[in-house]
Amino acid sequence: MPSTPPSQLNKDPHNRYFDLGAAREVPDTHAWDGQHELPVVDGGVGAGDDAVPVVDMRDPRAAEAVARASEQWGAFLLEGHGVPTELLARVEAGIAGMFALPTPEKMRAARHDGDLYGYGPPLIASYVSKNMWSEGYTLTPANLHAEFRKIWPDAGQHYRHFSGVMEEFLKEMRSLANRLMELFLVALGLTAEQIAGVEAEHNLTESMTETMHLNWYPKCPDPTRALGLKGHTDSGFFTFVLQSQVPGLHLFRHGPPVDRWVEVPAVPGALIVNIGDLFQILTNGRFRSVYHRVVVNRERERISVAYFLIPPADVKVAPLKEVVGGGKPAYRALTWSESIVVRKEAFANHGADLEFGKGRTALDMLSISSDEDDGAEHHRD
Ligand SMILES: C=C1C[C@]23C[C@@]1(O)CC[C@H]2[C@@]12CCC[C@@](C)(C(=O)O1)[C@H]2[C@@H]3C(=O)O
Ligand SMILES: O=C(O)CCC(=O)C(=O)O
Ligand SMILES: [Fe+2]
Repeated sequence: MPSTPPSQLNKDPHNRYFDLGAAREVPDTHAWDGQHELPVVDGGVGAGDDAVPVVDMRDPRAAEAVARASEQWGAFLLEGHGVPTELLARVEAGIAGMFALPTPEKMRAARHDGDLYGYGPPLIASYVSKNMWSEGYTLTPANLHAEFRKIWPDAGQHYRHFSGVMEEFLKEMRSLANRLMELFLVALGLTAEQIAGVEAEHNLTESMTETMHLNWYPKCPDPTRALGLKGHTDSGFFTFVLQSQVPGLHLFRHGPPVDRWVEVPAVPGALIVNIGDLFQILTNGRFRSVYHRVVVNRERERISVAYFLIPPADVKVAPLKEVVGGGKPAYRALTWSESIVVRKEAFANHGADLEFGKGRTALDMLSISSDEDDGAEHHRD
């Protein structure tokens, strides 16, 4: 193991690679004091107003359920999506096997400064002063094979099996993403003719790009001090999350009665859908991007897959005129690449370690009505 890791990897106070899986305590470099003060409530079916919305794509009224969930939560559990449960189980098993490899083997794919893809902590890790209790692997369909060859240079049986499973998964997920985009447009109230018009003008569905981020959250000796993934919104259009049988994903909800985190239940076979910042812009604020985080636990490691649908990096995204109607666009147009720069600024502005609602988010900074604003604090609900 190299003594000086690539700058993107988890480091201990001596700038050495910090092996989360072997840790006996949470060092100060990984301690998020003050981040565990809000109540955490169960989001299971019996939780009343806190029950995470469920959408079944086979339901003839699915579009209405999508609209409600996207407006009120910015997230929902998706069932009846058509991706075979047994494929999801193979994906999880393959990923768990990959993360269980010895560290030096995973380090062969380590992400270096400036890289978008590879093994290491997520992008936002570089905006905050503390380390998160997770490692991840960012990939695209285009670099899947090249990336996995770094981990398995012999291109042997493990490589072939895992690549095959992930390819099958990506194919299914792309088909699902296209179907969900259409459902979102129906949920916005667009007619078939308007949807055809939007697609002809913007080529939304076909041009979306895919990025996958595999997350590994090792067991943690003191979960109340650590965070698997700091609170954030996803930057793109929308994200599918496959969480293993271990819950850990929390969605932020403003009061009343109180600001709180809602724990997404682990529902076998279901996928979680999170709306991202650029979808909030595209829908002129009607569908909300959801602030979320991940906590870890003492007993079980957790893995998840986040599959991001993002517009081409250099294409401007603006509120759809079909949604704006006779009103005013609520957001300035910008590209995904520009949005990443704004997000970095937003993190820098509010000290990054603050809770949600205490500083200006990237979306606040892009909101047209806030252009002449004096920089006062904003609340999104
Ligand atoms: C396409 C992407 C979305 C992402 C940034 C990235 O380039 C690759 C990693 C993604 C991820 C995963 C964890 C949370 C997140 C906020 C991060 O830091 O890296 C997301 C990014 C995002 O949604 O912007
Ligand atoms: O692990 C999870 O459940 C969510 C991961 C996530 O939010 C992300 O990768 O953006
Ligand atoms: Fe996320």
